[in-house]
Amino acid sequence: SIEKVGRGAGLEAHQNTDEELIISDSNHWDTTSLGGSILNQEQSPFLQPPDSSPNASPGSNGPWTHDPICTEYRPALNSTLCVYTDTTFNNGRGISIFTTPEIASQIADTISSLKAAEPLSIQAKTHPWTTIPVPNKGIGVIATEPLSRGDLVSSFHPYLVLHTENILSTTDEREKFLRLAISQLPKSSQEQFYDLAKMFDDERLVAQDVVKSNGFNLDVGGVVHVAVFPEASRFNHACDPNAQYYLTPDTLSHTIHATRPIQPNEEITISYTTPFRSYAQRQEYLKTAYDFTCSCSRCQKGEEADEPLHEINRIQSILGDWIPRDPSTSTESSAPSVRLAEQLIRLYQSLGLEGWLDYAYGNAALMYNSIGSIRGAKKYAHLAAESAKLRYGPESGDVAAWKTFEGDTQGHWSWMIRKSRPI
Ligand SMILES: C[S@@+](CC[C@H](N)C(=O)[O-])C[C@H]1O[C@@H](n2cnc3c(N)ncnc32)[C@H](O)[C@@H]1O
Repeated sequence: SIEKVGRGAGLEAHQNTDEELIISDSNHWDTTSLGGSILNQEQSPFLQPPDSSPNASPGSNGPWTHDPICTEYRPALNSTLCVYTDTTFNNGRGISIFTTPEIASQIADTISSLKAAEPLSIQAKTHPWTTIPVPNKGIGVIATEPLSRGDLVSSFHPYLVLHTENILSTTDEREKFLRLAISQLPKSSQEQFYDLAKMFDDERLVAQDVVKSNGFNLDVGGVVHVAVFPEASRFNHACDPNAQYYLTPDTLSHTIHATRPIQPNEEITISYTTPFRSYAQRQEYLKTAYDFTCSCSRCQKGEEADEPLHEINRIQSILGDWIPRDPSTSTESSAPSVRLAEQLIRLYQSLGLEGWLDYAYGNAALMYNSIGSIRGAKKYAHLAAESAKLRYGPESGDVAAWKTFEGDTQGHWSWMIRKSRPI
């Protein structure tokens, strides 16, 4: 599954000189849990639906249109896990959850408030794209109108949210409960689900296969779940994507925005992995987790395109080094400077990493502030906030932090901190 870990590489991160230079992690649902099991486990018996009688009761309150059906009590989780379905959610598209009764009751509250709220701004029929077969990538998403940086591309609720437990047997129980969760959805959602991309040619595990190939990690109740958003599932990967996504647990939603201009008929892509990893690491990850070889424009250049990554790391470590040192030992290229900060922004742009610019803009904001340039600090803090919106969502802590900074750059610890140093 595809995950965005919004760990907030914002203002506070810059204060920590040990901060890792990789600033975005896109980890995916345990890549070995399914692949390994398919290869190693014995053929499972025919998958019977779970027995609904003994454990059907916890968490029956809520919007659910079916009685919850549960596993036995699992000591490792100190709970059972149950399937909950509301077929009326999201204009009748429905939603099924497989999680603990405790987390289900939180999701039930979210669902109830979402039903009372405005629908998400882009729903199935109004989006600026269409899906078509793309050479060597299966189906992909193609823009149908010109898009600018910041334009909303898609915003959808999932129809499946699953606890990422690793205690149920892959070939038996997990698949049964998953299939049950899907079977309780309206027919059109079921068909849409099974039509999504798969990686393994194994009928016995088809539900898990679809989830693994298409799921996005979603933190609910402090526990990582995997959610399937059928529209978001059709966006293919690029290491220099022209769109960026984030997940919002509070509204159970997945949102994508354009990060640079996109022309009609151009494919809209997102990144399934951290684009700051090397060519070899990205390829290995994508092959293992998604069973494809990436041939995006960055990957076509191979290891040659790793050089700018080293330069990004070098500049970020210089800009992130806040310990004053003797100016006489610094050279122009080893001292923090606004020139370096602006070079960093250009490097991100040259690699097609506009979706991660909040970090480069943030570095520039702090650099300008550190030499007492309020104008530069505000300019880049504003850009950092706008970029953080695309990466973490408008309600994220990073956006708030950059806005606070923009409002009072002199109140920030970085104000004038490098004034006595070469710029
Ligand atoms: C989430 S799905 C994306 C939509 C998918 N292409 C489809 O037909 O539904 C992930 C799968 O799409 C394919 N895919 C995604 N990005 C790709 C790329 N850059 N090159 C080749 N295949 C890609 C891989 O088969 C991958 O396992």
